[in-house]
Amino acid sequence: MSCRSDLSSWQALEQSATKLKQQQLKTLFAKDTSRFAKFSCQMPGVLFDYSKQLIDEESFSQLIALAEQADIAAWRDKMFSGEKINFTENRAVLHVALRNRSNSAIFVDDNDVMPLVNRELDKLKSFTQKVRSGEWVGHTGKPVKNVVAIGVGGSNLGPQMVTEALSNYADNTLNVHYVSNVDGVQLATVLDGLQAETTLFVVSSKTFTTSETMTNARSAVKWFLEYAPQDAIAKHFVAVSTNLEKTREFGIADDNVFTMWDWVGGRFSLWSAIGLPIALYLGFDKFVEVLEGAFEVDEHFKAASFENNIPLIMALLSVWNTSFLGHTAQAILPYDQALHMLPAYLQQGEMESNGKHVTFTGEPVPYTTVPLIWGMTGINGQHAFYQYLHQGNNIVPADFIASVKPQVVMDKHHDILLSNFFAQTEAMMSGVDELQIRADLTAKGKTSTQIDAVIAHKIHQGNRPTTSILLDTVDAKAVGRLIAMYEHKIFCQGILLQICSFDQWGVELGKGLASAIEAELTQNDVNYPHDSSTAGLISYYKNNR
Ligand SMILES: O=P(O)(O)OC[C@H]1O[C@H](O)[C@H](O)[C@@H](O)[C@@H]1O
Repeated sequence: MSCRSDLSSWQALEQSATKLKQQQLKTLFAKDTSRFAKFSCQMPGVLFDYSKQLIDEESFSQLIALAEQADIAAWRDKMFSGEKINFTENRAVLHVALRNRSNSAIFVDDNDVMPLVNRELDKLKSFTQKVRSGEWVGHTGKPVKNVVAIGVGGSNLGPQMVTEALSNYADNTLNVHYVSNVDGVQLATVLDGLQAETTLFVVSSKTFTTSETMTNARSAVKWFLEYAPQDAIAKHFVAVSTNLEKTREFGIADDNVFTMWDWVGGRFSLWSAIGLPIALYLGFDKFVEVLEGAFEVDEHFKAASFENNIPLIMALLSVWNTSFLGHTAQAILPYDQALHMLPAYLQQGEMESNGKHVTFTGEPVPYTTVPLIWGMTGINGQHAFYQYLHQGNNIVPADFIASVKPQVVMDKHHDILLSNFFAQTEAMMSGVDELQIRADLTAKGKTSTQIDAVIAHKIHQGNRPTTSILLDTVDAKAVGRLIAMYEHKIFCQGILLQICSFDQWGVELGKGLASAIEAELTQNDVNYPHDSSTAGLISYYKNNR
């Protein structure tokens, strides 16, 4: 298989990158008043503006050519039709089936998966309604008040990010608490103040073998049994998993297990029963709205021309910035507080998917794959690390995300929020040069000696590429749309970079070592050979704990 960098579009892009690195975005805007119109597109509920990315019409058409030469359309069809594109695990990649609101058939190994999906959605609906209505009662006959959702990685980040994003729409019928870290303080803090008789535990784990989740779940059972008899477990513990054998072993009744399938990747699983905490907290209808928003983007992704295909353009811009312009980080900067967990969620989505170093066929990848994803809510970032974004000598392309209509109207708060949102991308694009600063400081009465002393420190180079994503508002559909946009971006990026986005073999080594060291820390007669540093750390811990 030829390497991407052998493609004519790739080589043309390398030349364009050399040329555009000499260009100033400010000049490109000055020369072309229709730049925004050219490099922005919309879909219902979303304005996607990438005109502050360091591209021009030539490089953009070369990026589109790269998508064509990488056969994105064929790969997209493979994914939507259930082909096993997660080839290192020989699995289909069908998170899209979980929100396939058209209900059209989708086959894996000649079996239509939609009846399975709908059966599980029905189970989720009836369970959610029973719990929220108080029909489902605990072992003392009282309705559930608190849900403790235990899970990590893809079995935690998605549901927690969505419940946080939509908490303003919750009616407080139930409280939901998330436990992902195996540091006991997190579970202890959550359990503190809870009543066993009104608490429901949702243990979410695709494999049901993840040590941290199983440890937390066992400790939750131990806590629960201090207040309730063994046979009460069935009223207070449910699970979400593909692994019925393990859930049985753990002691959860089959009826209390919500299924998912191996064709759902953990980091793409919030649309499955892994989303149960979302449905319990917000109601099943709100969960369905999240699915509907994502479905809209699936339809857009399948139908829109490449030039107007938002997820594809997001992927092309990331490859452009990383593999051609050499920027190795990307910031995710949501301005709506509700989206504060989006950077953490996308760190798993993007970096666990495309943080790879070999091609489809196992050859070393001769170009940088995905950037380091990081971020924080915009306003907080402005007063923390934006200095780095504006004047650091490492350029960090950034996604700015905000909404037009706030979740809560409070005087001028939203206008002030958006004024910062607009100002920051303008500042990053235009910067401020010596002439402007000199004129400004002179106007403020500064002497040229005073100006000379600070001028170099005040110059902003600008030319910092940004994308602005404006959502109508942050509601259930919008959250579904936004996540699906990034999911399809991640998919396209993998194809463009010729890497398998749907496995995560790299996480296994650390897990294996951890379970061996756990034995060393918990059993006296177990010792494994280690380098002097690891051995030193372990013995220091053992001697001081
Ligand atoms: O859902 P689980 O099987 O418990 O896995 C939870 C998480 O752990 C793994 O280590 C992977 O890194 C993630 O992709 C996964 O989401």
